[in-house]
Amino acid sequence: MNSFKQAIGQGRTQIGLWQALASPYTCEICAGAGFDWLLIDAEHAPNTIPLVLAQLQASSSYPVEPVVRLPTGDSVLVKQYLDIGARTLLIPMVDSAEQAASLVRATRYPPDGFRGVGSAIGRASRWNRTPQYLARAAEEICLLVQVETCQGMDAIGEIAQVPGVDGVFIGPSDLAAAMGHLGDATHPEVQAAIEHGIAEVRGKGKPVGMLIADETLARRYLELGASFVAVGTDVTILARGAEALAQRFAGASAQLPAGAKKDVY
Ligand SMILES: O=C(O)C(=O)C[C@H](O)[C@@H](O)CO
Repeated sequence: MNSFKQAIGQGRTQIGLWQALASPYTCEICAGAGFDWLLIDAEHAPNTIPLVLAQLQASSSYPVEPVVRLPTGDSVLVKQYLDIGARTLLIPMVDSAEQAASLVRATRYPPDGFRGVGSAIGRASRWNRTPQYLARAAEEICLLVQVETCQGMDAIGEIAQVPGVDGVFIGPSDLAAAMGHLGDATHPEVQAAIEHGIAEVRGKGKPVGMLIADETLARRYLELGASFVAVGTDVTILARGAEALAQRFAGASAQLPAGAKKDVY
């Protein structure tokens, strides 16, 4: 059973951590940290399908759901990532209900979709050791679509209503850029759009998710009804933690460049 899919479907909060170090070693460290889900990022992190496979394997014995973000909403990539055993997918840059519906079909075997059948050689079925894998695959798969453009936000209600879309993730960084506030996801116009998007998706009865490192904003979104919220990234924890330690022991040379902004994403 996909307990993450069940939890967000029941409105239960799931707290996550972004994985962008592209390392099975650090993924396993984070898998035991106590998060409900880990986002393995194949869009912005230097991840390949074999590396994502290694991270799925490294985290598989821990009580955490690996959510794999694909580089793009390509049906061939959907097939490949599902076949290596990713069962919760996040697809970026979804702008319309039609696009979302096509992605649903890409995750389904015929007659409900067009996912190619390779279960005999795929980890997803544990090489056909999983009883009834083909018949039950769809109920285990959790499809999350990412809305992060002005066009997508205009259609977010229709996107949320698409049968088979299990959740909508709002991307603050790309939405800010699309709205003309590149690098400033905390801009009031961006915040208003995010809060409107949360209300729209919740109004359709679907779960909504986010990545935000600012604790105040993260708690605000949870209060507004967001249920799957990532509250940090492995890269930022490492980068800022290493810088802070260096500054505690080094001289002025360890000073951050002027204007270094607080990470918000
Ligand atoms: O638009 C966003 O925000 C996201 O999709 C999250 C970012 O891509 C993530 O890489 C942090 O910057």
